[in-house]
Amino acid sequence: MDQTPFAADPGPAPAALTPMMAQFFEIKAVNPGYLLFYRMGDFYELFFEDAEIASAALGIVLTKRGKHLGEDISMCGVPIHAANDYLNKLIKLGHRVAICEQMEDPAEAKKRGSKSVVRRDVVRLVTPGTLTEDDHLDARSSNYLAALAMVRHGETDFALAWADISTGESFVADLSAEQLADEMARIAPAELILADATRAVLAERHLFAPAWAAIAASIPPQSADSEAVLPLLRAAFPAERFDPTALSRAGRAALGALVGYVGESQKGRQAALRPPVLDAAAQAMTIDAATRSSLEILLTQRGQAKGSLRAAIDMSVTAPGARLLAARLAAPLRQSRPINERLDAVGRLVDDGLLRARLRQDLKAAPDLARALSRLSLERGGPRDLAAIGKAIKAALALSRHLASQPEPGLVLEGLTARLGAAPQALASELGLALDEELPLLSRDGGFVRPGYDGTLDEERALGRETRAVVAALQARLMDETDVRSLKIKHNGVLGFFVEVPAAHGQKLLEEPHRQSFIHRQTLANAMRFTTTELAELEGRIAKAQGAALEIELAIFARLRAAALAETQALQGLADALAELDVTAALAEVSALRGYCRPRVDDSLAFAILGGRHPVVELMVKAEGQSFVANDADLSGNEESGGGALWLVTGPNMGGKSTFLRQNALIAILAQMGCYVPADSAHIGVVDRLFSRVGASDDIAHGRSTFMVEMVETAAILNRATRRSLVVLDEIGRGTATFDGLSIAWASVEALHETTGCRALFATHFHELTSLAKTLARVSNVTMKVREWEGEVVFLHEVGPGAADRSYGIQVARLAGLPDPVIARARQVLDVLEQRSAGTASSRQKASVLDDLPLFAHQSPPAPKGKDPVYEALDTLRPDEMTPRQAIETLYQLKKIRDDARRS
Ligand SMILES: Nc1ncnc2c1ncn2[C@@H]1O[C@H](COP(=O)(O)OP(=O)(O)OP(=O)(O)O)[C@@H](O)[C@H]1O
Repeated sequence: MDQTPFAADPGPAPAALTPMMAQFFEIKAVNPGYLLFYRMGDFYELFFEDAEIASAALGIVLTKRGKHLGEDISMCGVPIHAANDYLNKLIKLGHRVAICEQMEDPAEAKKRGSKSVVRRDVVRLVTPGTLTEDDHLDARSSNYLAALAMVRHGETDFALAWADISTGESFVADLSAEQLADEMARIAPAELILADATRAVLAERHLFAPAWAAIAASIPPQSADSEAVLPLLRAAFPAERFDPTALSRAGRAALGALVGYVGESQKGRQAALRPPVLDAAAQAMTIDAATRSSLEILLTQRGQAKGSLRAAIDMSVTAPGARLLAARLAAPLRQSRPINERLDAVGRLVDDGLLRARLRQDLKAAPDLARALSRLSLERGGPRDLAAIGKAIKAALALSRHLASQPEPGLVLEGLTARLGAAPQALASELGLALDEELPLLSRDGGFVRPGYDGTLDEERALGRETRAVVAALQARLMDETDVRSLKIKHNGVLGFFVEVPAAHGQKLLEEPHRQSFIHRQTLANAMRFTTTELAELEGRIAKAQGAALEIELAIFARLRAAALAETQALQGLADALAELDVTAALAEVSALRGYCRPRVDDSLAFAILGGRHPVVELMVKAEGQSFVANDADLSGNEESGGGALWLVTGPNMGGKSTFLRQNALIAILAQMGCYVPADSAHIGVVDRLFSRVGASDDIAHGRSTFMVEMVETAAILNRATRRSLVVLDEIGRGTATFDGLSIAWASVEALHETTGCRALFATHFHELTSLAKTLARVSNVTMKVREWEGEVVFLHEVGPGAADRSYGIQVARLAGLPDPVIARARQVLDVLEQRSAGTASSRQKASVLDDLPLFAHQSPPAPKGKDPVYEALDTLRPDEMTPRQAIETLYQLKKIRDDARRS
């Protein structure tokens, strides 16, 4: 191992660079923006600013080594065996790392001269979007790299290409400026690459979302040139399966940039990317970023999985199933036919619990085929990945056989049966024969080929075993010859095989006649060690046998790997089929367990839900031992009447308005992704775009006030919603002065009703809005019912016709623990305000109550009126003098005094 790339004092001029330092700078210069993991023996070392960044991020010691231009050089290092963990941490923090390895043995370098440097090169760029190892990835989530390109004069403005190189899936879509934000929200890539010029145009047009800055990486403009990338695309995908010229120029540029970046990051290793799926966005319900966040589809608004819709319904049993389920949830369909086909398949498994249980059981045996295949194609896979492929094929064939014996499978299940049945059985058989039960992670560790699979390998292994017997025989012979009974033949890493005798017998072997054959190697405190020529020969034989065995195993591995990769296309198809079956069975499971119903999905403008429930809140309410109150919603309309209905939902705070609004949006998502829905019945005409807004949430970090955010979002809805859309607006207009807010809410309802004609739910505390039901034909008022009981408000969480006349805000504030004096004062103010709006308060009354605001003056809690008999009785008690019996009697008396006082 060479020591340091830097001389202790390199002197003032760059001419004083040591050869190694020159090498370091050279490599660093061609990998700008990456932390350079520079391999030195058993460590990756980082220097200069890289060292400072990494030591702070990883919490490891920053040291100094040598000087450069008179300054100390900062340095830190991570040991090779722990490098993966450190790498993982850096990537999670958004850093990008270039792995620079020693490309030759230091001894080789020495042969070129004592001053020559070990050749080094970057073998891999590790970035958040190009991960493939299991310990860097979340098994149940996709990890996308996205490339965004723009062609100013082309058919379209922008295109996005994205791929998960851990599975090989890839996609391209031409997008309008507004679709761009929606798609980015849906895909949620780990990394976004784009040229600086594209980024500048996006920023200028306010299209570069602030959240993208954290994941963006810049690429040179020629990497996203629609002409220059063509050869790259032709090389990446087989011509018979994909023609890159069929893409738009922007699409080509984006996909080319993506393929180029993946190639560069893997340094020539070929990622098994599948031909891209085109324009997935066109098939899916449009759900923008704000709606995704407000409905907490994959993550809650705090960014957690727990509490999201996904967490509530994901019952998949395999990781690929979980990834597909998330993808489907993020992109519900918008064509009734495929939706119904999916629902048929789910329904078949809802109805047949036995079949469902059996399939789910068999699916558990299917490993993550796509990720194993991807690792193998990137030369990062090991024997376990090969075994995973074999197991997945076997599981697929078993599933197919089982499904084939079922009557009336329906279109989707029938298709799956055929696809699973087409699994390459011969490959599985070969893998089964070749691979042993217990497998090492890496092929270079050897020992993974099953005995009996390869005759020559077995022979070499036998030779290895045989030599062990030879060692034992030799030991016995030497014991006899020397007459040292305690003589032993041992082995260690430094000496190899050696003879060890206790110190007391050592001298004997140093003398004639033994000194002829025993060569002294080491003297320890109580033992002496020797070698013999015979032992050295034996050593050579064993090493050769082991080396030969490993070589054979590696050749077998290479052959099996090639055989698996030759089936790439079939295996990728199989991985899809397994994931689809898992999702279908998982959705059936959740539907059956939770009493969901099959929705009727067609092309009408219906939206009629009977007994609807919120899939997530229902679980939480039940976990607390309470029952969830189901509610109906009917927003159905038709073209003749001008579109769908709009329900104005009023009711107290905490009454369940938001829950009701969101449950209907979530029911639409579940239905259109092909799942049963939490309701007694549901009839839904496909929704093309779904909008959900919850009023007032600050976006201070991005310089937009509460009200501004709300208005930008409302504008997006009014501009983008169509007659087919479903709009859910929760308290729009509350972030400004009452009258401004009311006027905006009013005008928005009118616009949704008159111009858009979409199906909509609009929750509001502006009770004035409810009068719109008189003038707008398709607007109805509903309210969350409450009951008042002994001055307290009880929420029934029940939706009924009519409008609320009050919000019970003060009662809710009391429940929340606002101090009593504040509550009392609020009641006073409310009374006057209500009388004023009803025109019944005199101006003197207003002045006396409102102008004399004692709210912030110090108020002590009201003293109890009169004397309290309980306190008086307590004053007379002497607990020290009481027996336990007297104490309990006194307690009863106290309680009686209090009850009497209440009654009087
Ligand atoms: N249908 C229901 N059945 C049972 N509990 C419910 C139901 N709907 C809501 N809840 C409970 O009431 C709580 C408050 O509901 P929600 O947030 O929907 O009220 P809200 O009317 O929107 O309140 P605010 O106006 O203050 O935003 C929920 O967290 C849930 O625990």
